Parts: sequence; C-alpha cells; structure tokens
Amino acid sequence: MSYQVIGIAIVAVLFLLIRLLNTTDIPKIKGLPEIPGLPILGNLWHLGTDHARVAQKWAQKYGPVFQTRLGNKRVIFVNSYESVRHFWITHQSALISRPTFHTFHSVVSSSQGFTIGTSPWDDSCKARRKAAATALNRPSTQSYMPILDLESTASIKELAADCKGGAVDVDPSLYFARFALNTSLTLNYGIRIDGNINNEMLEEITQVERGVSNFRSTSNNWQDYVPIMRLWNKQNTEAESFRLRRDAYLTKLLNELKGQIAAGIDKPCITGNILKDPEAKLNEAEIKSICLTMVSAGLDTVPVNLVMGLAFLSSPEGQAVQARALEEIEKVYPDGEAWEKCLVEEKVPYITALVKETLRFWTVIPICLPRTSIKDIPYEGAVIPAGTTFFMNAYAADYDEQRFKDPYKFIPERFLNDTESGTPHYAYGAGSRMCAGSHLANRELYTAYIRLITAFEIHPARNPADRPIIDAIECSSNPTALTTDPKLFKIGLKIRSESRLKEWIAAAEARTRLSLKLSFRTLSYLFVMSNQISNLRPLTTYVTGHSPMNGTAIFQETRPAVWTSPDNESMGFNVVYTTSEFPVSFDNDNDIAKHDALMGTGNLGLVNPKGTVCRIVDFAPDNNPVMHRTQSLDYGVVISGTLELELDAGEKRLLYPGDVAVQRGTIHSWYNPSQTEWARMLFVLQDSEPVMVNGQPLKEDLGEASGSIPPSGNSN
Ligand code: HEM
Repeated sequence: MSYQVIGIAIVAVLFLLIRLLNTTDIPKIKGLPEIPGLPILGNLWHLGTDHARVAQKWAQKYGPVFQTRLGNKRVIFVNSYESVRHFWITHQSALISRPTFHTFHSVVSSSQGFTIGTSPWDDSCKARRKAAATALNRPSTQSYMPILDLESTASIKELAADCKGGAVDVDPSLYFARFALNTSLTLNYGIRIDGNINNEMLEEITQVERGVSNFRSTSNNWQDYVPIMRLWNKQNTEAESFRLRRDAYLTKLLNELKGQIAAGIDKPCITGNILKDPEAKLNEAEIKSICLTMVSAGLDTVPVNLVMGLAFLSSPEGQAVQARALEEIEKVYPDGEAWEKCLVEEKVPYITALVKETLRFWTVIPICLPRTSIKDIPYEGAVIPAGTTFFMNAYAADYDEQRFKDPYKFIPERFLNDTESGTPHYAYGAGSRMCAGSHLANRELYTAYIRLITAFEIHPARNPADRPIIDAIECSSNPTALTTDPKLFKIGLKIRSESRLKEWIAAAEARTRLSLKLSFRTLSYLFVMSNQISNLRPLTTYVTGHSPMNGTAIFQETRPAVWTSPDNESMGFNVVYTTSEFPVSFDNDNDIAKHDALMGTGNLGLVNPKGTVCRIVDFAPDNNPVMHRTQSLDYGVVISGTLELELDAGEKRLLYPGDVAVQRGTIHSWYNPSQTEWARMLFVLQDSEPVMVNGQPLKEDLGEASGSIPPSGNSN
C-alpha cells in the first residue's frame, strides 16, 4: 500500500473520529443562536469556573436563550426572568423530566438511588415526588414548627454562649448546618443529632454532602459530557469514596429507625410511617431515595442562605437593614412575643421580604437542577425537540435588570410592593419540578431571621481578614459546584438583652418539652396513610385553590382519608375538613392551616364551635346505635347502604343512598340494619344556638359515646 493511501486512510479515520466525537445527542437546532465551540469539548472550556456569569455574558451578546454544545450533549441555556417563565412555567408539562449524568448517576448514586431532584420523570419519580410533596406541603410544614422551635433555639443558645458576651467573633456555618440537618433528620427518621456543633456525625454528613454537591457540578465533570474521558478514572475513585461514606450514614440512620420500630420505641416520622404502612406503594429503593432527598436537599441550601444573610447583616450596609428589620418586628410584637409568634404566623412583611431577597441575591443553585424536555417546545420561531437538556441560569434570571432594579444591591424593600404575581424569583426553580421543600425552607428562614435579629446585634468581625465576601459568586469557595459553598468567615455578635434572651430560650425549651407529645401526634395524624376499618372504597380529599401565577383554579392538595374509630371499631370517622369561622377567609390558606392545626390537637369533638365539620362516617353491619345530641344543624347524606334514623321517642325512618337528614339539634341514633354490608354517610355539622324547650336549652349529650369522643365545647 502506498504512503498516499495510508495517509488518506489516516485522514479519513481521523475525520470520522472527530465527527463521531463532535456529534451531539440532539442535532443543532435551527433558528436558535449557538455559541461557537471547540472540537470535541464544545463550550465546556469556555464555561470555565464561572459558568453562571459566563452564560450571563453570552446572553448579553446572543440573546437570553441559546444553544451550546457541551461535549456530546446539546444544552439550551435560559438566562432571563421572562424566558425562564416561557420554558419552566408556560411549558412546564414539557419540561418535567431530568437528564442523567455519568458521574452523579452511575458512580455517586449507584447504591442509594437518585434523589427526587435528580430523577428522570417516570412512575416511580411521580410516586416519590408525591410522597415528599405531601409531607412538605404548607399545612404539613406548619405542623413541624415545634421542630424549628427546638432547632433554632439550640443554635442560638450555642451561638450566644460561644460569642462570649460579644468578646469572640464566630463562624456561623455549623450552627445552621445542624439547624437544617436536624430538621430533616427529625422529619425523616425521628432522630436528631444531640450535642454541640463539633459532633462527628454532623461533620461527616455536611462534608460528604458538600463533596457530592461538587460532583454535581455543571461544568467541571467533563467526563459527563465527553464519554471518552471516562477512561481516566481519578474522579470516579473520589466519587466512589463519597458514595461509600454516604452509604454508611444513610444505612445507619435507616437501620436505627428499623431497630426502633422493631422495639416499638420509634417516633412518628415520614420513613417510619411508610415502613409501617402495609398499603404504602413505595419499595425499599424508593424509600431510600426519599431519605436521601430529605437529608441532602435542605443541607446545601437553607444554611447557605442563612449564613450569607448573616454575612450581609454583619456588613456596614447590613446595619440599616438590621435596624429596619428589628423596628418592623417590634412594631408587630411590641412585647417581645416574636419568638413564639413566628411559629404560628408570618406577620412581619419586612422579614418575609428579607427572606425573598436573601433567596434571590444568593441564588444558591446558580445553574438550577437541569431538565430534559419530553415534548417539543416552540421559542421565537425555533422548535426545540423533545429530549433536549435545559439549564436555567437562575443566577442570571434573578439578576435580570428587566425584572429587578439594581439587582446587584441587596434591597429587601423590593419585595414589599412587588407587583409580580408569579414566581417572585427562581431560587427554588419553577414550574412542574420546582423545589418541593420551599414552604419548609421559607419557614426555616423566617423563624431563624426573627429570632437572630431579636437576639443579637450583628457586627463586622474585628479582624478584617475574617469578614465575608458578599458577592453571590465570589463568596463561594467552589464556584463550579452545583450549590454555593461559602468561604469561611466570621461575624461579631452582641446579645441585645441577656435577660430577654434567657426568657425566650427558657420558654422555647419548656414548649419543646410540652409539645413533643403534641408534635408527634400531629405528625402521626399527617402521615397515617390509611387506617380505614370498613371494606368500603378508600377515599381521597381534593382541596382546590388558585394558582399564584395567574389565579386559575388548581388542585392544591390531594389527601388520603385519615380514619379514626371512636366506637370500638363499629364506626369509622374521616374528618374531611373543618372551618372555624363564618364566613370563611381563604387568605394565605389560613383555613387550611387552621384545619390542620385543629386536627393536630386531637381535641375536635363532633361539632367545631363557631365553625363546621365535614365528616364521613362508616357504620359496621348491625352496629350499636348510640342515642346522642349535638348542638348543631347537621346535613346527613347517605352515600352507600341503608341507614335507620331513630329519634328519642322511638320514631324511625330508613334512608337510602342520596336521602338527606336535616338534623336540627334533635336527639337521635344511626343504625345500619344490614348483617353483612358496611354503610357510609357524609355529615356536615354546623355550630348552632341550642334548641330551647320550655325555656331550657337542649345541650350536647353524647350518651354512651361520652368518654370516647371529646365534648364539642360549644354547649357548656
Ligand atoms: C433555601 C432552601 C432551598 C433552596 C434554595 C432549594 C432549591 C431547589 C431548587 C432550585 C430545586 C430544583 C427546582 C427546579 O428544577 O425547578 C429544588 C428541588 C427540590 N428540593 Fe429544594 N431547595 C431548598 C430547600 C429544600 C428543602 C428544605 C427540601 C426538603 C427537605 C427540599 C426538597 C426538594 C426536592 C424534593 C426537590 C426536587 C423536586 C423535583 O425534582 O421534583 N428543598 N430545590
């Protein structure tokens, strides 16, 4: 063979090889700007270590939406507030899946499964997201406030001791890592890390989760994009060591819980309820995935926001914000009740605005968790095909001058009179796979801010070298990591009033001791999936609401029925909903919060004073009829079976499905005459004035049921 032929063959092979290495999963998209790139690497090199800002600069030149080639992957970057709305919200059903990446999905996560936030959309992801979203929705979150009470108090108490009356500057990071981690551990396993911030387990979990976050980097795992680089496996060895360490504590936590369940000494928690529920549709791998999500999701995020918020408050510019925040808190709570009240209400708009501005300013996942489209999406004449990877440059969108005036300034006031009715910022992402823990995170941040600001004056550290960098990107010690990793810094703390702080801490500790039982009861109420005693159809409650984006009606919550059996298992009660006022106010979902709080007390009688109760009752065949009276107007509708309504003088009527009893404070009983079939009724009970007979009020009388059903409390 001549040298010429060999030369041509080599060139041809090289050409084919380069073409092969340059191909992308999705071919170039017509009509969408593309960033010029290098052979093989594409734009990976250019993204460098400052990917969010590099992409932000590209957006200035090429427009807010452009395509890049990252090795063999075509990736769309979306950089402005409005363009994120277009893809993540308007086309949310198309953008519901997530891509997989070699390092994270094949190496780091190969044993405990993926977190929810890194799972492609399928039935399993749907089931896990639903379980997590139910456990983390607004009313559930409200029931976790005793945990936040305990954890924020523990951190502030230790900070107060460690700052030695203001003589020593402190690094706040571990105090708030424990705050967030203990919240997740208690919710998930019923376990918390006791002891101080030097606890070994706290250190191990925070270090490993940080390491894992670095492996989820958008731009420094080139082997994720250039498959040939997987042949060099240094990164893989490191990733594997994190996996092993992570497995060790996740397995330990799960086994500890399983041991407690076996010994009957477990505390109610999300995983415990799933493990004990024979009806739970989640398998072991899915349970592990939920655990992994719960442990990791809040750990890289909540503490970063809190410590960077403290960094700003300690700075010279932060002093004015701190002063205003304190003034606004004291305006609402002049007598120092803010510590307690922040657990039950969010009534200081300035602190809510401070939380939002913190989330915006330090968008801690600057390039949001990636998405994969499952349908074509149109954009300005181009069509982006299904299967394309999307990166939201949340940092650029949250610093978009079209949406935020002076975005590089930290101005909580911007959220006080914000006219934007949609997603206020993209720190939590947006749309169909938006952060499921945002209610919990908001409550954590609000509570911590209220308590920190009322407890301490926050000053710059004495040594200028210890002071923080405020800039959202420069503050990170590892800008290529998925989440911001603040460089270490210190702040100065001075306790505003020793005596008040002591009082607040003592009150919180007393509350914790007292409320432990209640919070566990509340938790069990929320997580009991079903303990229905009848064999009738299991029930679901659908609670509707309005989209905060555009006001259209939505299914806000879907809840499984929660059954109790007050009457020796011959009757099942499912309280569908309660109201505590008339007319009902839906503001801030207060009605939902009130309902859940009431159920959490375990003290609801048959009637809710000044309100209503919607209850489904299942009657066993041939049940024991109980004569009773409530001081209420009741609508009782038979849903299935036949029921006999008997009044005290012995009059009886048979009611069939669809028949309605309008009960006007009369004494009566319900009997299911079937010897084989359960019967079901729906009741709506409304508080009423007592019936007056001969000038005497006819009060509530629970008959045989008194003792097993609490008194309603409207008929004393
Ligand atoms: C300041 C605190 C937090 C921030 C900034 C944050 C941010 C985010 C972001 C940006 C996403 C991706 C959203 C998207 O793709 O649109 C996400 C997903 C998620 N977050 Fe959070 N998060 C926080 C706290 C939490 C907490 C405390 C939990 C639960 C304990 C949690 C649970 C989740 C879950 C389950 C997902 C996955 C949602 C899905 O893929 O369907 N997050 N979070």
